[in-house]
Amino acid sequence: MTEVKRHRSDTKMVPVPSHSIVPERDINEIPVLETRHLGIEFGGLKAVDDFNITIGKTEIAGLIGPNGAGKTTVFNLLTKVYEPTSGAVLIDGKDLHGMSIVQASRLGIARTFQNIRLFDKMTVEENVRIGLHNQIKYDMFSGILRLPRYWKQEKRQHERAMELLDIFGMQDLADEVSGSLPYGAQRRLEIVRALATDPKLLLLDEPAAGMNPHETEELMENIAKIRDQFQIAILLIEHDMSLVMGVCEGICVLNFGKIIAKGTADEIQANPDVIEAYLGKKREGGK
Ligand SMILES: Nc1ncnc2c1ncn2[C@@H]1O[C@H](COP(=O)(O)OP(=O)(O)OP(=O)(O)O)[C@@H](O)[C@H]1O
Repeated sequence: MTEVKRHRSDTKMVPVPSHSIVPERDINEIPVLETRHLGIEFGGLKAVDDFNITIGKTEIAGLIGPNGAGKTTVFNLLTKVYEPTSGAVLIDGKDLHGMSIVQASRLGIARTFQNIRLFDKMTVEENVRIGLHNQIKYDMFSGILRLPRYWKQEKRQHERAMELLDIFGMQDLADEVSGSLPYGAQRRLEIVRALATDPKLLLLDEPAAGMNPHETEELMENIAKIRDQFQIAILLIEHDMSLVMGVCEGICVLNFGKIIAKGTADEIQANPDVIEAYLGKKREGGK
């Protein structure tokens, strides 16, 4: 087996009362995410059932599972795209019950999508500035009349967009039309746009999809860098196990909508239920 290059520190993970684990450094902080018995049904199918996780304030966590396990549905529940049929989601200790997608986003949750969703006719910088727009501080009149306050804010927004693009070394691409970028660069831009909303929790849905091994390796470094620089939590869905095992501190495994394992990368890789879910190993006495 090829050795997985690690970008996670050897974090000590400690148990919390909700039967999850969080990094020891986050133990005295309010968890950025806590779900309690979260579930949703679609016409009788329990796509997600009794889903309980806790994610520490600066944790890099992974959500994995075979195709159709319910991973993207979890993201849709966390971001209020779907209303749960049971249970609760708490972001930074606040219950999302009754909130809209926009209100949830204001609490500090941002995401990228499995299928890239950029404004592909707009430039790279414009896409990032859409993420920044909540932070615009001038009033309508300053904007219409182009008062000094407007130009000051414009300059700040440009500088911030450039700083964010610099994370992935994308400053030179600021004026390119985003739809013309190679696939890997579009994925990186989506992450930058999500970061522009100043999240506490960044959800990445298959960030390495379509990337070559070199790009995936770089992405792994950048995920660790983003967490260190912004001191935020990151929860990622990914099928690329080298990425998951290389960067995630805590991992949660879903199968048929239910959590079958939670633990560190080493624990998950050695867990017989996980191996069975992935490899379809028959139980003893089974056919
Ligand atoms: N809006 C919906 N209406 C009906 N069924 C849905 C809906 N959204 C998801 N599902 C079902 O929920 C289950 C979980 O789907 P989901 O997309 O969350 O899986 P996934 O783990 O993200 O899969 P993949 O790894 O292939 O992306 C599937 O059976 C899917 O068909």
